[in-house]
Amino acid sequence: MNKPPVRADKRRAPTPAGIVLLYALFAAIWIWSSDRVLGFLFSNAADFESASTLKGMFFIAVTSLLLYLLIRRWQASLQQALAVSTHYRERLERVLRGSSDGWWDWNFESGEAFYSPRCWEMLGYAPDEMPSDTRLWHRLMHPDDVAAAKRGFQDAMANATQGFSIEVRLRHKDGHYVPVLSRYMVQRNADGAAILVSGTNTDLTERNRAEERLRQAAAVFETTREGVIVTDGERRIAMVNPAFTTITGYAEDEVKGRRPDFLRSGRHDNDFYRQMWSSVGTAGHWQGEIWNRRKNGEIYPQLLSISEVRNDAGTVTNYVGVFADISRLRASETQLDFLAHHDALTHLPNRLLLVSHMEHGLRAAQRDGARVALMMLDLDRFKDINDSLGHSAGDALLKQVAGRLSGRLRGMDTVARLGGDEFAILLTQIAHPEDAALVANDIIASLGQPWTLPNGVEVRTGTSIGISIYPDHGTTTHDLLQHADAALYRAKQEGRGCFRYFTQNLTYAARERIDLEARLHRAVEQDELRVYFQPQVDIATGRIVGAEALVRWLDPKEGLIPPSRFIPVAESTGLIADVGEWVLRHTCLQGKKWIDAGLPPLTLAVNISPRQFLRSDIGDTVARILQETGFPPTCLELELTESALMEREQDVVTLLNRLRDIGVRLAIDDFGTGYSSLTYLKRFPLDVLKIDKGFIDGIPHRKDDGAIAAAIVAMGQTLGFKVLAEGVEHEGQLAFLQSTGCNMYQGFLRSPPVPADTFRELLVHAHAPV
Ligand SMILES: Nc1nc2c(ncn2[C@@H]2O[C@@H]3COP(=O)(O)O[C@H]4[C@@H](O)[C@H](n5cnc6c(=O)[nH]c(N)nc65)O[C@@H]4COP(=O)(O)O[C@H]3[C@H]2O)c(=O)[nH]1
Repeated sequence: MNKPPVRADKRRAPTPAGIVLLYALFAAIWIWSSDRVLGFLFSNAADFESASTLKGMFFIAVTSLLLYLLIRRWQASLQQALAVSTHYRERLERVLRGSSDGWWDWNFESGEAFYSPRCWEMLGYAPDEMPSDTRLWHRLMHPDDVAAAKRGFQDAMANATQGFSIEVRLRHKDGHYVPVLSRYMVQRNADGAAILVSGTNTDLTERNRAEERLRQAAAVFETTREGVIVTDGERRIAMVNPAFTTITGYAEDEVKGRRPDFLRSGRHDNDFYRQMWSSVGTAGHWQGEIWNRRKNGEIYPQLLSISEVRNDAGTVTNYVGVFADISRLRASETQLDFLAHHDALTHLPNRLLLVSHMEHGLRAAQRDGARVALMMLDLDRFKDINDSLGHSAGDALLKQVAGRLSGRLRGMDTVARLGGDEFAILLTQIAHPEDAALVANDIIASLGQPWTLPNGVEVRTGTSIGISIYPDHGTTTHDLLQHADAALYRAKQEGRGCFRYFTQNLTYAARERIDLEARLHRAVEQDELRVYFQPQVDIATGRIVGAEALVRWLDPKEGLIPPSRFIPVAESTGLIADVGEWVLRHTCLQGKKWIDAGLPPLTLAVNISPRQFLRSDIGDTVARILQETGFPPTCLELELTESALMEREQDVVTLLNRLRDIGVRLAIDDFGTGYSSLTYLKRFPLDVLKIDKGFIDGIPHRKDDGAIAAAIVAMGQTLGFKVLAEGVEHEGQLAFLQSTGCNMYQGFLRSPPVPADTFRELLVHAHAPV
């Protein structure tokens, strides 16, 4: 910074009047006193004259020297004052230039006006382009600002104010208006009259722009739907916007000064946050989805971006977090996803989702060796209902149909609406192709029931169903859909209200099965079942020592139906429990009758199906029936299959022990066809081994069968079991069995299964050994 020039001589400079007075005084004294001295010294006139001339010359020399000194001193002080003034003027100019303000003054006495170059520069003019004219401003000023500017100026002039400032718009050279802050002061003379006005002009363009930007930023901050958190460099919340409060439920006062950690949901681990802040630290920002918690405890997803703010020195001064609550977005995405995969009316899966479920189901079935059924159905007379009652009635009906269909199925199955009145049902993991027919029949019955529409009108419709089975009718979704559709077409052609498989054979088989099931229910209720008895003969004595009870079904229309036809149906439908109990009760009743009639004591063997054995409480059932009928437990033998015993080994041991405790005998049926392991023979408390008919058939021609039968006999006896051979038809077989030491046999050689009365006769005739 330049220092102002220091004044060397601080004494006051003499005034011109002082100098003149000093000079006059000196000259008067000199003339008066020198003339007297010369008169005293020289009496001679010539000498006096010469001395006077010299004295005059001396006076001129002294006064000239004096004048010189005075002028030099005056000149020095003038230069000093000029230097000081120049210094201050330059300093002022520098300040004004630095402040980018222009300055000006108007001198009322001289009528001159001065404008600094900056005054013109801010309006786009070169300094010499404009005249120095005090009236120029009115021409450049925006017309709307002129009145206020005049008023302000007049006030200032009238001494209402010393200084004055006003914002006006001045026209730029290119035509636009520049906002300018004009500040000025009025200088007055001793009489108070204004002699000079000087002031500065500040270009407000940048300031206005910055203010505008701030205003806009503040408006965005206040009104944006995104939540904004501003923290200091220590991540303590400095301010939040209203949207933050709306989204989180926290008011600004509640969060100020806190770290935003309290908003965490607990869904992310510490690693997540570490990575997030490390990204902010390295890249300056982070953006991603994050789960946070509202004040009410609700966890919600937000899209968050965090940026750091650094000062000029590079220090982080703030972090700004901007987030959007995307829970609605997520919900709409879910909704969109739902709509893309579901039918809007019934909310059932659409074709797309059905196909996806099918693909999944087929893969699982392939892995597990199971079957999958695809059923397609449409409503009979739906078009009539729609046309006559209107679309809203049709829609209401479709919704109800969807409800009934869904209600009938297991959670793992899929009901889909393919469009119009067309629905599809996917049954996964079915055991038999015919199982689909049972469901189809139920659906036909269910959809055949009357429907009550919202307007109270009752309508009836029915359905036809086409069925295709994986892998029987196709292994791809495309084939199965096409084949189910073809089957549906045939079902409709063949009379509606029915189902059809893609192949005719399956349709027949399924229909028969369903028919059989319905009739079997009735058969149990209406006593159409019969128990036949097949004698079991002691090989050593030839005496009948027991009988196997075998169920028969005496159908009023079809006559006698063998168990091989209806036992599998009873097993797959669960009806076997009723059938089994019925056979057990009638066998015990019959046995008790024979005992009461004085016939020799017999062991009556009853078949227990694996399902009956494992599902119902067989121990209680047996005990109850023995109690009810009075048949001695020791005379009852239960025939179990190998497969039933192998299913749940530990439960089976408990169950067999319970039966043993009751006192009944236990036989293993069809021995040799299954696992036939020594281990389980030792573990299970059994009494009798029944050699499967398959081994007896080959005797005596097939050596292997004979050897197996002989081995079973030997093994059974070693373990302390009685051994009985099934299906003995020839003497040769009997002789062979006799040679092995087999204990008993049953078979057509002695008698087929016969009704109770016939068996009684057999017993009576066989009183004596044959
Ligand atoms: N070819 C030939 N066959 C002979 C001979 N001796 C006996 N059979 C037949 O062999 C089957 C023996 O019954 P199973 O092995 O227990 O096999 C039975 C049994 O598994 C099942 N069953 C029969 N009645 C019942 C019952 O009340 N409950 C259960 N759960 N299953 C039963 O049905 C199967 C078939 O029974 P059925 O048709 O009565 O057939 C009976 C019987 O008629 C013979 O010398 N030659």
